[in-house]
Amino acid sequence: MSRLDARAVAGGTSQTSLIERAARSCVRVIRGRYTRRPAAVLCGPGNNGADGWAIARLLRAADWPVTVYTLTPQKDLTGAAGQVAKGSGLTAEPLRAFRPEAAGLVIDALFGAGLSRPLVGDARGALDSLAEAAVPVVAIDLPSGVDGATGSVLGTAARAEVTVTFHAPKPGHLLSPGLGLRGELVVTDIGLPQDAEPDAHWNGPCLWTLPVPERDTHKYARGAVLVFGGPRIAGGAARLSAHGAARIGAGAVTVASPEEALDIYAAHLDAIMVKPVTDAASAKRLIEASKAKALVIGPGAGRTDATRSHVLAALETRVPIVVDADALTVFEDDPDTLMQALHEKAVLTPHIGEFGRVFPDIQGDKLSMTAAAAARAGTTVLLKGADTVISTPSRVPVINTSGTPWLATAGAGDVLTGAIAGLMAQGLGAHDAACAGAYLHGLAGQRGGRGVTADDLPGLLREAGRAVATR
Ligand SMILES: NC(=O)C1=CN([C@@H]2O[C@H](COP(=O)(O)OP(=O)(O)OC[C@H]3O[C@@H](n4cnc5c(N)ncnc54)[C@H](OP(=O)(O)O)[C@@H]3O)[C@@H](O)[C@H]2O)[C@H](O)CC1
Ligand SMILES: [K+]
Repeated sequence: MSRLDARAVAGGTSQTSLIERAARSCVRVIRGRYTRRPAAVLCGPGNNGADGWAIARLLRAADWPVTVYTLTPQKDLTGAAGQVAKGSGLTAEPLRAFRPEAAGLVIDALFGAGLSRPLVGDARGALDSLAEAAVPVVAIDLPSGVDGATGSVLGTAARAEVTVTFHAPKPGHLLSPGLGLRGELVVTDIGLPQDAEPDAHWNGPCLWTLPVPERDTHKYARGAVLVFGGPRIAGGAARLSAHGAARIGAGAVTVASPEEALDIYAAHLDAIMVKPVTDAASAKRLIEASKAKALVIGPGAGRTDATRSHVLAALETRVPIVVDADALTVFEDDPDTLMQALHEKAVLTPHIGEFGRVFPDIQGDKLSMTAAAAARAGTTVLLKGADTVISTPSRVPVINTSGTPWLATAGAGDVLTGAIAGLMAQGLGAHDAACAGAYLHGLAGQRGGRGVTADDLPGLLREAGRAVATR
């Protein structure tokens, strides 16, 4: 029994009434989406299976043709599953007799939160055949086989059209591959206690507030960002970051350019200022002169000694900073130096390859990996992907799924880096800026859709911000 169920039961709600409420919610969703048709309900030995039995009873009462397939022989069922099966008045077939093509709808209630090991035998056979079939699947709590804590698949799992879960999403609904297997996610309230801290938050505007400028503001008070640019040949990445920062609302954005690339940056930028930088001392002077409230370093920076010394100089100033791409990779041979230099106003934005370079020994599922990295770095770590995870020491981790596969395009990450810095410059803390930046960036990608490029994203980011902000 899950922690939440146990507390609800201890608080006086019986397990069977929780199951009844869960089943009623599921049936409401099923009947709202599917016309009456032959339904196969696959039931496991635990409370997920008990939900399945209760759903089967309710569908039968609504005149649906229903067949229950049970993994454990019906006479051997114990606990809530045994009790609900008995009260249902239904007789089940063995799971091995299940043929997906005979059903118009399959209700997957084999395993939910209690899955503890890879699927084998009849359960595996049933789900493998279901995964191959064209019949729609409604998963109860989770597609069976998906680990609710990590989103990984233990053995096998069949893709659902809809997953109905209770109380709140689980990490397994938000992290790949679970994210791709659960279909539409419907979260229903079955009266479980509201006060328990979740394992992760699902990113969205209720977690943060976008900054709004004061009436009598000026461009520096709106937030100044300094973006460290790379050599002539690789300037696009820093420019994309700069536009990302500006379009999310920073009032003044400057690119710090090597002397040899000044003309190229100047020729490509209008609203963004360009200033020269030579060594670490000049980097510090420029941070002060540009009145920067947030810094960006890494996109297109080059894997050079100059990048490394600019990162360390920038971190010494303790101005909020986003450290990305080459600025992470230059510490591949010596990640400890980066870890010691970092402070709590930094956000690291690695993709999985960069993550492996600075945290080579941290492995496991994405949620634990990101948490371990944040603990070591002592600051916010945002691990990119279809399921971006944001972790900050002592904060509930956040999973962002607002993106789209169309965002897997060159330069998109550079815009995200700039967006996070732009939000920090406007006063958001590292964690909130990373969350809001990731959410708006994903929304911008969705609005762009097919064929969106990184050049489109800053403009779309502005639209996404306008859609979310109250002012
Ligand atoms: N608050 C809520 O969210 C509510 C959830 N409900 C539903 O309850 C399930 C969780 O129920 P639980 O009994 O804890 O777990 P499961 O039903 O998922 O599975 C546990 C049983 O399955 C066995 N098991 C686990 N893995 C395997 C495997 N690979 N192969 C075979 N058998 C497996 C496990 O056996 P053990 O030997 O590990 O003990 C258990 O017998 C939740 O998902 C919701 O659907 C409530 O209905 C309402 C409140
Ligand atoms: K299930």
